[in-house]
Amino acid sequence: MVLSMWKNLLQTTKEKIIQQRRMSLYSQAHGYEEELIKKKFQEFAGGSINLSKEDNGIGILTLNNPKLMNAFTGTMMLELQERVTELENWKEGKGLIIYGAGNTFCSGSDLNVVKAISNSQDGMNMCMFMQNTLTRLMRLPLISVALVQGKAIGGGAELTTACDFRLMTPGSEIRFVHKFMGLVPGWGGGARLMRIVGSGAALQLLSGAIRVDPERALRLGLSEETLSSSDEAAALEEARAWLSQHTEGPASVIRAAKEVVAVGRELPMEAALRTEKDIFGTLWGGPANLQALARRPKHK
Ligand SMILES: CC[C@@H](C(=O)O)C(=O)SCCNC(=O)CCNC(=O)[C@H](O)C(C)(C)COP(=O)(O)OP(=O)(O)OC[C@H]1O[C@@H](n2cnc3c(N)ncnc32)[C@H](O)[C@@H]1OP(=O)(O)O
Repeated sequence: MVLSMWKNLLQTTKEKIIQQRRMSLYSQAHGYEEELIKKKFQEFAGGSINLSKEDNGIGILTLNNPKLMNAFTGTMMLELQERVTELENWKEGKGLIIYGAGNTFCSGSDLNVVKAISNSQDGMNMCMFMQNTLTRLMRLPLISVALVQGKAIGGGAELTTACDFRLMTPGSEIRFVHKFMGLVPGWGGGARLMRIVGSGAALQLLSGAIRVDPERALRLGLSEETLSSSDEAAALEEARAWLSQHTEGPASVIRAAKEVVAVGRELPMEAALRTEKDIFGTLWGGPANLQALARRPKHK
């Protein structure tokens, strides 16, 4: 009886946490017309977003439109949303690597789409669509890495900031070119960049559209590490090895670690502490915890 009540409570807590994670930023109440912009995106087809889920709990998300330096067409924006939903439902997942096909990361929105939706209504809907998707990506209970090879430009630079970490290959660059387009970031990249590098550095990168090479990115704390290889397959292997240092262990624990940090990043202190308590409650007395107690490990 007590055990079943405890299980129910645990289930309710887990569902509450999952629900909070999936909550979109924008709804109809904000004037957001999702179905309208999705229909529009269908008109601009090309490229794809591919996901493979490996047995080690690492997912590999590939931006695949190398002809246009992996620029996001309309259908790629739709596919990104679908892949994020798939990742939200992947209970065994622990980590995620995002990278671009053809040895370059992503050159932002497809300029043909940008031109076709340059009216205010479509622009705002596109902005809210991408902010919703990238916020859900950032909140996934997976430790995420953007593997930056070649160029991450405009929306591509913004996408890197929706990941927990960035790894760069020699010769690669991250560049917020928005000012040259008469814009500021619209996919949430400005707000996220500010939290990663601080307000002064973020303002310099946006107002100067500065080319951030791996050395500068390391100095700014925008990148964790410069990989040794610029070869596509070898760099992906390096990124896998880097990420697996952080994803080794039971999925429940790794996912909870990410969740604790994700809420700490976004919520005010008291709300973050309460959520941390809820997440802690899902692990305390659970299988990984009991097995560790039985082993009595020493952490020398
Ligand atoms: C809110 C919108 C904003 C956002 O979402 O935040 C944006 O992202 S707006 C888009 C910002 N991006 C750009 O403006 C990129 C423009 N392109 C370039 O600056 C350069 O192409 C490059 C990305 C620096 C690559 O240069 P390089 O290596 O010399 O290759 P090419 O220039 O020859 O590119 C190959 C091919 O790809 C086409 N391309 C590249 N990016 C885009 C793009 N974003 N949209 C459409 N097409 C793109 C490029 O035009 C070339 O095609 P061809 O001209 O037919 O050869």
